Amino acid sequence: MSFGVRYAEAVATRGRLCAGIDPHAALLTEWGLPVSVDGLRVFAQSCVAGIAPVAAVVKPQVAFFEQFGSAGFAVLEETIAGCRAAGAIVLADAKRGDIGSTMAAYTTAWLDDASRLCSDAVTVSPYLGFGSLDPTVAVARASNRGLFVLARTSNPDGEALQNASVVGGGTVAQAIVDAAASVNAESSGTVGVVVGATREHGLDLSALGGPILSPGLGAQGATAADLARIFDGADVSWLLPAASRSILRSGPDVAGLRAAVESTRDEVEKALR
Ligand SMILES: O=c1ccn([C@@H]2O[C@H](COP(=O)(O)O)[C@@H](O)[C@H]2O)c(=O)[nH]1
Repeated sequence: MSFGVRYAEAVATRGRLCAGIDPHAALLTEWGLPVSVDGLRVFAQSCVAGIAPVAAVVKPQVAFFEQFGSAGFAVLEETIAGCRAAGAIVLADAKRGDIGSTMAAYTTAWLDDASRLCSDAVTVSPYLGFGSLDPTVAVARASNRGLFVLARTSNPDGEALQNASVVGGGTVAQAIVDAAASVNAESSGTVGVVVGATREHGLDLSALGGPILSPGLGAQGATAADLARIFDGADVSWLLPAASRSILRSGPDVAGLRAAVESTRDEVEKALR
């Protein structure tokens, strides 16, 4: 079953929401946990118990595990396995990007069954050229996994680069969306794009044929109503709004985390109806 089909089944069953696992030091402290690998492990276990059984997609932010070195990566491996066992699609937010030969190694780390970090999809950066992502596209296609390419990010700093013009016309962000659409024309849903919910994106997403990860909901200020406005006219069946801190602030209680996922998802679904 292709990634697009797996994705469609997951959101049809659980609703459109990507819940992030972002163990910020401030959140560990709010949860009464030490800012250490032990604290990280307890935090992640609560997320696996409270979030992974209800969210269609769970997105561990790799940076918050990586900052603890190999011990942090071990916790990430356990977290990925736990989320997948709970039936969630796991999107590793690693934002990898390099020349093609190095991308092949990153792809092995994040999308190959032999790796303990293997996830259902990974975020990647296209700023070494969309073609540098070819090894990731090839493995994703062959293994029914996915990649999400940064196009128009939620942070204000992205504007100057992503809205710059490319040779031949159009913006950098639109060129990335168009390149993703070309891949999806042959394998529907393999390549998603990242388009923030925090501002107008100015993109034509009509030919994309893949998921649109839209971070910025909650802590970065975007609301469900903003999503409906910003993506008015787009095929919102592919829209995957994402929130991390606004959900995680309902922890450490597992039932509280679950309720936060459900209420955020219901709000999003209502606004996009
Ligand atoms: O454009 C982007 C791309 C990725 N992110 C990531 O999403 C979460 C957002 O967390 P919140 O707590 O909901 O703000 C975080 O992991 C970012 O690295 C993004 O925000 N914007």
